[in-house]
This record gives sequence, C-alpha cells and structure tokens, in this order.
Amino acid sequence: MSEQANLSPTLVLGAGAWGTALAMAMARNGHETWLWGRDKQHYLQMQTSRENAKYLPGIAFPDALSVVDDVHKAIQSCGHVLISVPSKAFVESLQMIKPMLAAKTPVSWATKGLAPDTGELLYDVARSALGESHPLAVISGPSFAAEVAANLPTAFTVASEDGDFAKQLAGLFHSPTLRVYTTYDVLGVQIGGTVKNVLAISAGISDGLGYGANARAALITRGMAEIRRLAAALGAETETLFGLSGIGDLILTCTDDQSRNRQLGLAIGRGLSVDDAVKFVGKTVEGMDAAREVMLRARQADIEMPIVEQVCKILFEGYDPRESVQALLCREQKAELTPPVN
Ligand SMILES: NC(=O)C1=CN([C@@H]2O[C@H](COP(=O)(O)OP(=O)(O)OC[C@H]3O[C@@H](n4cnc5c(N)ncnc54)[C@H](O)[C@@H]3O)[C@@H](O)[C@H]2O)C=CC1
Ligand SMILES: O=C(CO)COP(=O)(O)O
Repeated sequence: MSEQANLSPTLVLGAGAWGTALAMAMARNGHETWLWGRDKQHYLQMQTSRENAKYLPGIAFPDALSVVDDVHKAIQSCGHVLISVPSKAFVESLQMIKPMLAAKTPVSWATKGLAPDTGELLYDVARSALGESHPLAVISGPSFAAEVAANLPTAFTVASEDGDFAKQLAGLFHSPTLRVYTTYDVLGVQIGGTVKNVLAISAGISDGLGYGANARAALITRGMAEIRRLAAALGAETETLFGLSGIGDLILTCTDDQSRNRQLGLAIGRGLSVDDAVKFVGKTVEGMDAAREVMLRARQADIEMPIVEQVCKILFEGYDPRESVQALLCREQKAELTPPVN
C-alpha cells in the first residue's frame, strides 16, 4: 500500500462496545467514520440519540461519526473496513464484505480469538478469504472499550505485514490520549490477544475461590510462559509478548474486573456452574471458545499449556475448580531456568 493511500472513510462493522469505542476514537480525530451494526433497532437508537446506549451509555458520538444502515453501499464507498465482531462471527463478516469490497481496500480487525473449530489465526482466515490484494492489519492491546470511549489514556498496537498500512491505521487513532504503536509481527500479536483471554478466566477463578495475590501473580507469570511456548512454536517474535499485546493485555485482563473473561472466572470460582456463570456475565467472553482452540493448537504443536488445559477441564468437562488448582500445584517439580548447554 502506498503512503498516500486514503483510508477515509473507515467503515466499522460491529456496533458493540469495542467497535463503537474505536469508531469514536477515529472520529474524535476528525476522520470520517461510519459505524454499522446488524440490529435495526440498535441502529435507530444510535441514530436518534447519537450515543450507543446499549454498550457505552452517556458518551456522545463525535460529529465525524455517522451510523449507517445500508452496509452494502457503505462497503463499496469506504476507504477501509474495520471488523469488530466476536470471533465466532468473523468468517461471516468476511463473507459479507468480500463481494462488495473494491480490489485493494484495506481491511483490519479488532477481534481477539481464533477461528472456531479449526483454531486458525484470523489473519490466515482473512488472507485466504479475501486473497492477496487487500492490506490486512490486526488491532490489539490493553484497552477496555469503556476507557477508550471515555478518552482515558490508553496504548495499543497495530500489526500488519504492510508497514505503510500499519502506520496509516495507527495514525487514524493516535491522539494525546491514545498512543498507538506498530509492528510487523501479526502472529505474536494475535497469539497474545487470544491466550490472555483464557488466562483471565483462570485468574478470575483463582480470585473467586478466594486464593490470594500470590496465586494470581503465579498464574499471570506461568501463563506468560504458556503464551511464549505457543508463540515460539508458531514462529512469533518473543519480543512481541513483552509488549502491549502480550504482557500488557495479560496484566489488564487478569487483574481488572472490567474484563468479561475475568468476570466469568470470578463467577465460576465463587461457585456458579459454567452455564450459570455465562448467563450471569451475559456478555461476549472470547476466552470460552479460545480455550478449546488454543488447546487444539498446543496439542498440534506438541507443547504443554497446563493452565489452559485446566481451564478447558473446568469449562467443558465439569471439573471442580479446586481440583484443577490442586492438579496445577501437584505437577512434577520443574526448573524455571536451566543453565545454557555449551
Ligand atoms: N470490549 C472491549 O473492551 C474489547 C473487545 N475486544 C474484542 O473485540 C471483539 C468484539 O467485542 P465487543 O465489541 O466487546 O463485543 P460486544 O459483545 O460488545 O459486541 C459485539 C457486537 O458484535 C455484533 N455481532 C455479532 N455477530 C455479528 C455479525 N455476524 N455481524 C455483525 N455484527 C455482529 C453484536 O450484535 C454486538 O453488537 C471481541 O473479539 C473482543 O475480544 C478487544 C479489545 C477490547
Ligand atoms: O481485550 C480486552 C481488553 O484489552 C477486553 O477484555 P474482556 O474481553 O475480557 O472484557
């Protein structure tokens, strides 16, 4: 993509919390931004009230943000599409835009997760669905939608193999309250953003059981070791995992109750069944699907991810969370670091 290409207007697909917050951030910078959600009633509400009362109540849309109804027309005339739907709707969104997308229109997404069932990285899914002509990018990092919408200081990362696209996309968001970094390591950014959701469930379970700060710190640190193992096996840069989309997002979601993944874990740890905990949270919890898919990728790569494995056992096999903690503690003694072999 050339440095002069124009990304404006951006069409944001998915009027949930994160799509809306990202649309507001771009529009606040004066970039024309179109927001589309699939629900007609929701569209009418946003159109009339100039806010997204369902997900981000009380925060007015900037003037440069328009809510659009005719998605087909919008896809044909936008300069860039940003997808912000849950991972289970990602493929469906690509299929919807594909027939209408102009040949080289850049596509980015803020979805965190893997493709359902196959565990494919969304970058690979998007590349094979859309072909080679579209610049692609992933947005990820420690960023709760409500804080971005409220204009609180935030930093996140844009990853693309196309450096010009990464720079221009980052530029749409960059502001005195939003620092946006770029990277070429799309693999590392996606792995960090996916696995941290599973680990946030584990941290929530531990806190819900009443275990202390030591246990939480151990889960974060050993969870990071699991992310590193998977990332290394798939060919990501280790450095990425020490950045915003790795350790940054892991800390955020494991420690703050705004995280829906952590909320699910807390509810399970406090004694709700998994089904009741899902109902209780009542929001998008990406770590549920991700747990299964991450485990699939770990088995394919023949690496150990014991915390993710225990989360899967609790979520899908009816394990008692206390038994899972015991299983983790009773693993054979291990070295954290062994001396280099000369
Ligand atoms: N909320 C947050 O703070 C952040 C969320 N994310 C990620 O962004 C993605 C979206 O999350 P949220 O916006 O928070 O979820 P949300 O639950 O607030 O909203 C999801 C939206 O997607 C819509 N949707 C579902 N299927 C759709 C389809 N097939 N076509 C069009 N729209 C569809 C829903 O109607 C809903 O409006 C997730 O992968 C999440 O992990 C990433 C960073 C921050
Ligand atoms: O990814 C997020 C913040 O970076 C949002 O986390 P939750 O999906 O757990 O709420």
